[in-house]
Amino acid sequence: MGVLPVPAEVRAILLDIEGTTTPIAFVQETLFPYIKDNVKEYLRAHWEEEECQRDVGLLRKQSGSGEEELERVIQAVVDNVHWQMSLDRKTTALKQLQGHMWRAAYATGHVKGEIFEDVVPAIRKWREAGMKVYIYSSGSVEAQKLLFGYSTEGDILELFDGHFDTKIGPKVESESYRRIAASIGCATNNILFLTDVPREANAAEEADTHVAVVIRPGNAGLTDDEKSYYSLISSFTELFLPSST
Ligand SMILES: CSCCC(=O)C(=O)COP(=O)(O)O
Ligand SMILES: [Mg+2]
Repeated sequence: MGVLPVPAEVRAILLDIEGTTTPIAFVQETLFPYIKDNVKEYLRAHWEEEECQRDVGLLRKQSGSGEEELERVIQAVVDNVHWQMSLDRKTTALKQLQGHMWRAAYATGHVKGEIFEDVVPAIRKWREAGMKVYIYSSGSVEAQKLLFGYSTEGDILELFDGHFDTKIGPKVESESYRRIAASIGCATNNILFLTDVPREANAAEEADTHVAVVIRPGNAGLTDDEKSYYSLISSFTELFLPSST
């Protein structure tokens, strides 16, 4: 690790969140416990609302449950949410509900999105150099906007040109990266994807997207093969843009 030159054809940097811009510990020890501790109360309080019914409808369609009376339905949804979270499932249904639940936690100042300290200065530099910057996370677009809108660095949403979540496809499928490129209006090799997860890096690379694997405190370790195969960075400041001084 040290300096990683960004290929000249790269026009856009696509960022993962958990383990890349943000400590895994913040997601696992603050955001996820908030859902587990509050999901039952949240469903009771918001049950009649259209948004909540849409979220529940998505989760129930996925789990295949039928018609039951209210308390049992709520309990079934709560159990399903806990079960999915115990496996760190990245389903769109779970991520939509989580995003809606975190709204209150952020808006009341109960939670602030944590971001590694090198992230904001590096993105500002990339943007000055003409680079577009996008987010691609399993967390819903709404959850992404909350995290960066109510972050420890203030509202930094202006730093991003767009957001993608699992609605465009799973992060471990190469087709998702082709769809993102099409949506941005560039070729897949005009994008550099930064992630902590080798399976995601592999899928992006299969689509001819440039990748670097990010090593952050608390991230899962890499195998020796992964360490020697992928370009690695431990801070965004290690990226060297051709036009940087
Ligand atoms: C967007 S904040 C919530 C993070 C989350 O739910 C998640 O699954 C993180 O996944 P990522 O793709 O950013 O590693
Ligand atoms: Mg990640």
